[in-house]
Amino acid sequence: MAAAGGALLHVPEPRAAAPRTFSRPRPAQARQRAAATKRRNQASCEAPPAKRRSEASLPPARATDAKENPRAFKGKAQKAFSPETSSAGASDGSRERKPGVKTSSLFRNNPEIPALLRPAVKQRQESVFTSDAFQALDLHPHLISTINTVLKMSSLTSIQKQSIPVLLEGRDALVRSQTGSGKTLAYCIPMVQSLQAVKPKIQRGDGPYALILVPTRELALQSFDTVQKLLKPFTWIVPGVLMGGEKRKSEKARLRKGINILISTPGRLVDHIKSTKNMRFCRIRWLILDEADRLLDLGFEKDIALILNAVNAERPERQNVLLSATLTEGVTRLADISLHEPVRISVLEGSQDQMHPKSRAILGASPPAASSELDGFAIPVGLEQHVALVPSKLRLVSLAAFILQKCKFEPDQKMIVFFSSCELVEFHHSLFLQTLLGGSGALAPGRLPSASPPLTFLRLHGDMEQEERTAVFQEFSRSKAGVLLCTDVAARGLDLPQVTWIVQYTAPSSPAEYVHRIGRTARIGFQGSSLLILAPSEAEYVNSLASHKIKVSEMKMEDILSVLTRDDCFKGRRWGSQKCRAAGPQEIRERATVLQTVFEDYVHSSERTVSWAKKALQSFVRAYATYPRELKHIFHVRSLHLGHVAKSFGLRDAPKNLSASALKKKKAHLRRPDPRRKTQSKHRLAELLRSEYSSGMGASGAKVKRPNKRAGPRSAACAQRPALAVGQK
Ligand SMILES: Nc1ncnc2c1ncn2[C@@H]1O[C@H](COP(=O)(O)OP(=O)(O)OP(=O)(O)O)[C@@H](O)[C@H]1O
Repeated sequence: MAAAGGALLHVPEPRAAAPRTFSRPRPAQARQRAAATKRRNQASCEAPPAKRRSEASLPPARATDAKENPRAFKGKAQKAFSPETSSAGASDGSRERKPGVKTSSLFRNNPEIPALLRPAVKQRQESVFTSDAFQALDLHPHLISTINTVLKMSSLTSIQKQSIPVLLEGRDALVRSQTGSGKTLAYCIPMVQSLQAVKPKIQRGDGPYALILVPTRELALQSFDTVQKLLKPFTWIVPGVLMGGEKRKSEKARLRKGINILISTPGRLVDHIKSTKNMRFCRIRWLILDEADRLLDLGFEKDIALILNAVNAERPERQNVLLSATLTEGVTRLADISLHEPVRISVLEGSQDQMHPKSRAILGASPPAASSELDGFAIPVGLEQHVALVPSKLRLVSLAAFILQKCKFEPDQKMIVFFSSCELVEFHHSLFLQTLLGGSGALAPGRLPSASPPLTFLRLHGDMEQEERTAVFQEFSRSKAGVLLCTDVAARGLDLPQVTWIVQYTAPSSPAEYVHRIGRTARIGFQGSSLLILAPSEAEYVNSLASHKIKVSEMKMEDILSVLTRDDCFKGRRWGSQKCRAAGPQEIRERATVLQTVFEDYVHSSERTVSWAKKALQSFVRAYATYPRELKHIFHVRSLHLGHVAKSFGLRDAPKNLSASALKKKKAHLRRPDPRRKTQSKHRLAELLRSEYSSGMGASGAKVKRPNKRAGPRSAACAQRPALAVGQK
């Protein structure tokens, strides 16, 4: 640690002296800037420091160091950890403890962290609760007492107050309200109220009276649970779930016996429409599309079209409800096709939608959503959103430090961390179990503060067996604290109680996805917080969020890392004998290096673990290559410095030829859904419906080709999130 003694961390200059505001560059400007930055960087990289030179031998598609520099803020950025002032490699605990191991410094050659000047944003607000009691509604007294005693709810939420009377009148509705505002009961209560009143009484053998389509299995189970509770006094009505993962044979047997309220994922229902004789829709009175935008994102359009056709063929007269927390173009287009003279219900404050629903009834084909609705999202008032700019090399230690800070050093914290693929979830889950919980490659077995509660890690993604998925979902729902690492399989609709923190370790591919992910906290009027971790080159994403009325405040990486000074298990040798000293930036840096070294030592402990980390890195690069076109100027795979990114997988060097092979795969079948393709699919969906009717096709849908599993839009969406590819079918 020779040079460390004199190496002082460069303390950032006051922000006031800094840079210009974010202005979202138009693609052409961005390209010009990128080119200029590239030229400058090429010039400045001609004589890289010794370590950089070895990294520069990596494949050319991988960017130079400087490409990670923020293109929009060049020249104005502040330095967080300055390469010049940190003769740093020498200060790394890693080198000190493992003299033979060649490992680059965490704090050298990082891109500058731009100052984040956030544009003024006035977020949209919706009030969650009303003072109205359920008794005020015209409901069966047993239903009211079930809501009060079984569900333990007394007041209506705003969206329930608006929706339930409209749905009780028998109208179709397009319901939009923020995450965690009680949309499930907004349709379940009127549905149960109407079905319990059917005369003669519904019989099990009658088959489905209501069909609820949801995008994921977990959501299917959750909705089933709610329906089942509401049906307690009405035992003659039988609910059931079809969701894949279960043997078709046993599902067929249950269908044969009879299910009156059928909750299903679209893919599985289509399978049964095609292969199960007892699949009848002649009594359907309710068709509900929940989490409509997610249904579309996952490429379920054709499945939904087929289902609509099948139901229309047997029972065209029915009530249709479409629900979503975000009103995207896709949702309004699906509403056009599936709803009949719908009432649009929304509780945005200060918007026209606050009017009484009846006065807002839209007759005839509903027009596209007002642009204001498409531009902004309502975020729960109790949700505090943060963003941290973290250079690629420091991502892993920053994530680990943040998890420790919240879930180890603070009581009763429940956190969900989102990743872009199953491989990433698996990798981080195993790595954290092995290193942070005292596994074989552990940081310091048993040395994490013993007084604090045990840290628990769970994982959820679609490559898991359904049984395990369900068990994890239930365990995390019940637990008071812990960390759930997951893909977007958990982003929508899931109601996991008392989640206090949402961390987005990989940025979402759309603002709607962002809103749904953070919506797993601060539900139903509670408080919650979120953290989005971005690389310095991705800082402009904050502007992109602001343009959708999403406001984030900055959390400093140094503050995240400073938690490592709270426990001596991260102590480097240098500070060994010094007790109770104030934590300075140098100490923070050394402790972060100790933690990084633990990760690297574990990853490099065997060939198997190295290849496992490489696979995870490859999966990260692939997912990165699938950001939609409109975000490519922020998230472009060429902006990644693979040597630095590799470090965040505990790898000491970037694997050779990684970018080339990853991109090749991406070309084959890894594209994120492109909104422009969605616009085309609007016509596709409408055409599909029209053509099937005009061809006189019946409900069988025999002429409808199943989407090509390899190349169809659904597979594209699934490839982006392999979790769901396997999960849904
Ligand atoms: N009237 C109410 N009083 C108290 N709690 C309620 C009420 N209505 C719903 N809840 C609870 O609020 C939570 C969120 O409800 P729900 O999952 O239906 O929200 P949502 O609007 O569908 O959210 P998302 O858009 O994320 O799917 C659930 O735990 C539910 O039990």
